[in-house]
Amino acid sequence: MKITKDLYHGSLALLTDFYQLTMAYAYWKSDKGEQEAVFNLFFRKHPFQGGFTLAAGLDYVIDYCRNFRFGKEDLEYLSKMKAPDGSPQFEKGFIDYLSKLKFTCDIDAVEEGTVVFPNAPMIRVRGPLIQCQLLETPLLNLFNFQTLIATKAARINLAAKGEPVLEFGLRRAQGIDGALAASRAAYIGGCTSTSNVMAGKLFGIPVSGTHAHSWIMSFESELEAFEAYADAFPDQCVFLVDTYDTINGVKNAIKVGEILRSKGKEMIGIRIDSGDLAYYSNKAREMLDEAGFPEAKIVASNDLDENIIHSLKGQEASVNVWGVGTKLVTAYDQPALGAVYKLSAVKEESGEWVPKIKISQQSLKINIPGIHNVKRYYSNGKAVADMIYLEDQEINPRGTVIIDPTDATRRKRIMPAFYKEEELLKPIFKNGKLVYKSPKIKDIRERAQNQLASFDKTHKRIVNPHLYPVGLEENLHHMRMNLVLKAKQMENGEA
Ligand SMILES: Nc1ncnc2c1ncn2[C@@H]1O[C@H](COP(=O)(O)OP(=O)(O)OP(=O)(O)O)[C@@H](O)[C@H]1O
Ligand SMILES: O=P(O)(O)OC[C@H]1O[C@H](OP(=O)(O)OP(=O)(O)O)[C@H](O)[C@@H]1O
Ligand SMILES: O=C(O)c1cccnc1
Ligand SMILES: [Mg+2]
Repeated sequence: MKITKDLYHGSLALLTDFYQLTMAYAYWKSDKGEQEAVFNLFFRKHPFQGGFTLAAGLDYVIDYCRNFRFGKEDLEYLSKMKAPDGSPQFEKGFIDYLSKLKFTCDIDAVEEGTVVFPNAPMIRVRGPLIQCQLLETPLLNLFNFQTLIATKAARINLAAKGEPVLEFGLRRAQGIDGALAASRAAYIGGCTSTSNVMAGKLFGIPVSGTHAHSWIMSFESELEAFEAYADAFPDQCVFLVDTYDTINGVKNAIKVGEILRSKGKEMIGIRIDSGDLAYYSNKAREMLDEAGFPEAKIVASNDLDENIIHSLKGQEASVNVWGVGTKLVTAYDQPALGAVYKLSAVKEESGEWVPKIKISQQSLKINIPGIHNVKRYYSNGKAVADMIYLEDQEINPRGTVIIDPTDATRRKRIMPAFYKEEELLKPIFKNGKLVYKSPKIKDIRERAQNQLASFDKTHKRIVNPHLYPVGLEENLHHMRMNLVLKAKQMENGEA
């Protein structure tokens, strides 16, 4: 997918916060722009009070980085920007510098469809300070939203226990890009199809749909409307039965189902879009079964989310297919994932990498210094723990301890020799060159399914999930603690 080209006709370089440009200018002025640095993109808390998060959006990030350049019109705009005193905001030398700027970073990232946890880097950027800094806002913009929606979709699909979930969100989505990105992420998270035809075209997602109340209302009677639809689409009939009276609507659907059958065709089923979905789906099931349509599917829609689907399952509703729009594509109960992008190391002139720490009053917000990788350990195919460790750290195969970065009293002993392991960060760019081949979207969706299957169901529970262990390898933990102590001593004037 060429998102930048197909959707934005060229350059996205100005899709950033102004302060990234002012910092870039100041780095340039102080000759720091080319100093190497490492930044990590991570979040601190799962969305939806859940126990897992599903990564998505990397393909957009790749596309952004491949097209990373300031176009002629971008540069013209920047050169005309004025400082408060009326002088040019940016010197000509800086505009020239931007005009020659080429993307040269290394990027390592988790693949789309990977299950991820708080504090572990999902994207690691290593490169000249100016470039790393300029990537902050777009990377967060691209990764936060799709990861949020893929996670919401995964939760909804888990609640539906393998039954198809059709994504119907376009009409309520956050504008054009919000809708397209949401349809893509919803498919990665497990939805079967989208109603958004443009998402189908752009991303190769299956497209599907039924019909609206207006179709029924445009006829004299519901029966006529069903008949006309059956004439047009004899193999694709899902009759919307609740326009006037749901029970009567099911009767009419059965009548037209019989007409179709007399012509050698089968109706696919019915859709119920209002009222008590447990009561009406069970009633409809009885009626369809009695009339000889045990295979007819019952689609339910109307402001559904994972909680209502879970509740309807608990009530033994006879729903086979779920249509979910608004609450999925807007991530209704949590409209943003709070992923952040933080500096964790810089390279000194001597060539030595120096880990960087930011102290916060909230210990939750103290970052993890250094250059890290993340390993996931599996036992009998089940994920048992994730370990964040320093890139050049040897891991003792006979045993190490991982320590929760937010609570040092939570520790877990790991015996790497007994586990299978997976490096979660994969090389994406080396020196600005793409070294990763993006999988097809259906393979990303399959990866998500496999990843989710490798986690115990207690972590996937919708309410009060069990915490999955993610910790710092012990040497990294000690290095971090020492840096925190040193920084505190400096603060107190003790150093
Ligand atoms: N048995 C049920 N258990 C729990 N929630 C349900 C059940 N049946 C329906 N719901 C949900 O309750 C809400 C009902 O919303 P609302 O009252 O707006 O719908 P309605 O009046 O039935 O339909 P509409 O206003 O679209 O004609 C929806 O979110 C629906 O998904
Ligand atoms: O409820 P969602 O999860 O967003 O799913 C999409 C909804 O869009 C359609 O109706 P619309 O909401 O436009 O009108 P209605 O509620 O009056 O049927 C459809 O019938 C669904 O109810
Ligand atoms: O195809 C449908 O049934 C559909 C599409 C969009 C929104 N609501 C329903
Ligand atoms: Mg509605």
